[in-house]
Formats: sequence, C-alpha cells, structure tokens
Amino acid sequence: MNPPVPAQPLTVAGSPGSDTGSPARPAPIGKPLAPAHAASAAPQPLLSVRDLVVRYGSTTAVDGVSFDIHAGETVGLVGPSGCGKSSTAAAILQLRRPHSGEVRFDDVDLTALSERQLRPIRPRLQPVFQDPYGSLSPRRRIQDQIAEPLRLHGRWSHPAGPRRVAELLDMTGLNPALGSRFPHELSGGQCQRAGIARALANTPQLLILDEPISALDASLRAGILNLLLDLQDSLGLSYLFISHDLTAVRHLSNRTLTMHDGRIGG
Ligand SMILES: Nc1ncnc2c1ncn2[C@@H]1O[C@H](COP(=O)(O)OP(=O)(O)OP(=O)(O)O)[C@@H](O)[C@H]1O
Repeated sequence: MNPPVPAQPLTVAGSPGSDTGSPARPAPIGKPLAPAHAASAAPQPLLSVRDLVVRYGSTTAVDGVSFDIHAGETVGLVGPSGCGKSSTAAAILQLRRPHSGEVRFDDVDLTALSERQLRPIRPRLQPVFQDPYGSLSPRRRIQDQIAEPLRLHGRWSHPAGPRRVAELLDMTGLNPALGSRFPHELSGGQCQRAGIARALANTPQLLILDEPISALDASLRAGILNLLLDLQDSLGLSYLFISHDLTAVRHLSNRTLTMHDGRIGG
C-alpha cells in the first residue's frame, strides 16, 4: 500500500475561520505523537474490515465488505443513499453488531469482544455524525459535554481536566470562552467543531466521520474539512470519511471506496 498522500487545504468563497468564535483560527495544538499515532503508513493496518455483513431482519445492508485503513490514512466511502455506508460505520464502531465478518482494530477483532471488553478500546475509535445539534445534548454546556468522555474513562481531575477541555476547544478552532454556552447558542459549524473536540478528548487514533459536513452551509464546509486536515497533520489521525460530497471526499481522502447495494466495488 502506498503511503498517504498529504492533501492540500481547501479554499472556498467565504471565510472558513468566521464561524469559530475566535478572531482567527489558531494552529492546532498537537500533542507529541505517540508511535502508534505517527502519520506514516504502518506495515499492519490500523483497521482491517473483513467480509463484513450487516443485516436488519431480512435486509442485508452490508454484504461482504472488506477494506483496510492504515495509520495516518484517510479512506473515503461514497455511494448512493441506502447502499450501506452508515451501516458499515455502525458495525465498525460496534454500535450495531455485524451478522458476520471481522473488524480488526490494532489487530484485535472487535466483533469477538463483549461490551465490557470494548469499553477501554472505544475511546480509540470515535464517531463524528452528520447532525451537529443532534449529537450534542441541548441541556448541557459545551464544556461539560467535551469533559464527559474524560470523566467516563477516569481521566478527569483538577486542574488538568478543565485545561484539557480548553485545549480541545482551541484545537478545534473554538474560542474557549464558548465552552460555557449551550448548543443552541452556537452555530452549526461551531457545534460540529465541539462534536469533534469531544471525539478527540481521549486521544483517538481513528475517527469515523459519517457525513460530517452534510448538514452545514457550503461556506462552513471548507472550514471543517481544513480543520480535519490540520488535526490529522498534528495528531496523526486516521479517518473513514463518509460523504455524498465527491469533491470533499477526493480532497480529504488518500483512497476512495465506492459502495453499491452493500458491496464495495470500482
Ligand atoms: N435500523 C434499520 N432498520 C432496518 N433497516 C435499516 C436500518 N438502518 C438502515 N437500514 C437499511 O439498510 C440499508 C442501508 O442503509 P444505510 O443507512 O446503511 O445506507 P447509507 O448508504 O448510509 O444511506 P444514506 O447515504 O442515505 O445515509 C437501507 O436499505 C436501509 O433502509
């Protein structure tokens, strides 16, 4: 497999930084890269999906899908509505247990693990969903929602916890002062950035991005795409990027897979 090819920042009309609450989008603050996070092609894939089958009753949504994602790589997944992209994402995340097949993450088959065994692994592969408002609780302040995964995994303490939340807001181009707001007080782009901040809280290696820009205005999409590129550069993240926007997929992805009727081809 070829090493990931760095993608170029995307520019569109409008100011991508204007949705952030910050005067200018700061450079992401990257933590020193752990070897497992390094942005280079590893001999062994970070994620290896083999013969994945997802069924809903008699409907086969995913029909024998296989692909790999290496460390630091972005794999795009495109295809018509209903072809099985989100079902693939849900099965990788073990939010929907597959009917059969393997989902090997760092050489551990997640399909063979119980919920309890999955718990310490979940922070390492995180989803970012389409609806930025829907994926945040309307009743809780942004800073509390970003803190939640830290608390959940026993990584919350004072003063390191609040400092980490401020760092995550900053990393995602949000003014840390926005942390005290509720989701309805933020724009869609700002909410999506907060959702990404929350996904990053426990230093994941892989983000499953399921239509992360589809709900946003065109003028805000480039800002999120460029943020994802910046974060990948600084943190060595791998992405599965699901989108209907072919331009965005080509821009962000090292390779693109096309799905039809539950299968990958082309
Ligand atoms: N919870 C569910 N129960 C029953 N059928 C489902 C469920 N979720 C998805 N399906 C069906 O599985 C198939 C694949 O759906 P899926 O949402 O994975 O496709 P998709 O490619 O992500 O579509 P879209 O691009 O519209 O989000 C479709 O036929 C869909 O109707």
